[in-house]
Amino acid sequence: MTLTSADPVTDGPGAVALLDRTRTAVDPQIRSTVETLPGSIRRVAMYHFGWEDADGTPATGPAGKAIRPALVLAAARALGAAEAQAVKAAAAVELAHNFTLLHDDIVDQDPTRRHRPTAWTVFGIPDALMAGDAMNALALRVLAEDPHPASAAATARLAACVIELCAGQQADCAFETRGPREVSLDECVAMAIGKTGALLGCSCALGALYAGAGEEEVAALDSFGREAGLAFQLIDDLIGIWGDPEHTGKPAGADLVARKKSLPVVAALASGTAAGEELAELYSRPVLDERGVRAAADAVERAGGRDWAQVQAADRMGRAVEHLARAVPDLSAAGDLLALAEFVTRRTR
Ligand SMILES: CC(C)=CCC/C(C)=C/COP(=O)(O)OP(=O)(O)O
Repeated sequence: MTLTSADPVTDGPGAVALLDRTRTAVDPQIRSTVETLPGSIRRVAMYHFGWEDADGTPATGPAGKAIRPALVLAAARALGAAEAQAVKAAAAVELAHNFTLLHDDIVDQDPTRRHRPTAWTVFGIPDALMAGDAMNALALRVLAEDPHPASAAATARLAACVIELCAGQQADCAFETRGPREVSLDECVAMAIGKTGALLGCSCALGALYAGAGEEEVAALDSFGREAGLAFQLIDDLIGIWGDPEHTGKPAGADLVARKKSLPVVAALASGTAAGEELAELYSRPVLDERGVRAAADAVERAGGRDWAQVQAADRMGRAVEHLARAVPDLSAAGDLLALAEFVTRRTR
């Protein structure tokens, strides 16, 4: 099954409203948990979430999109649970996600996140690192202390997911040390499933667990989230090359400047085209200036990397919907999940 923009359950505004509603439902839970952190770790976390400025004054900085907690709540609802039951699980996945962002910004030496200086540039690497570690522990504590009967299974699942995510992140970093031709497309897809798909899958699986679903339904929801997560990463990689800095809060062509072996780049390098050769040459240069970045983006496009990523994202979405239909045969009960999955392939930031 493929989704079209005419499909009433997949309209963008519907997903945006869902994400807003999710933040309203889940942010107080995240915030009250973060506020229990001690000293400077708390300050870093409050800053990272946009609730405080660097000097500790209250702020309303731009929040994250809240895709993962929205998936938890939507999966719980699709399988018949009351949303309120799954709020702690939703908070937990968002905490885990933000732990990875804090660390990822350090590893990538990214100067901006959500239109603000990254936490490590403000507070230094050690404090940002420790705040990330504490946030990971908080994520697991929120789940472990939840009196809901799914608590133990959900905690184990999130812990396994974080390990998978770390392995995906490690693979991504390892790719950076390899030559332009030394990363295969299959390896790159496997890395993206670990780095991004695992947590989206886990989010959906946690929603199912909190709804008291059986093993097969939980697995189907996990697969739905993983496929949607890969589509999400494909779009994220396109945004990393062609995203508008005003929307992304990151410099133009950020992933090319960093010589990232993202999915469209690796597809272009593996294309066997003259443009792929040009890209390999550009990626072998020690530094890419502004002209070099534009030439690299152009080469990815001419080598077919951009089209490939767009077609793949649509294909992964189709697979996602097939998995979802195994757990929720009447897809009209899963409108919110479909809207969110569609949203991640349409977003621009
Ligand atoms: C392990 C890591 C860092 C993987 C990167 C995955 C990814 C696409 C993160 C951005 O998520 P997002 O767009 O949902 O972020 P936000 O919460 O700011 O909306």
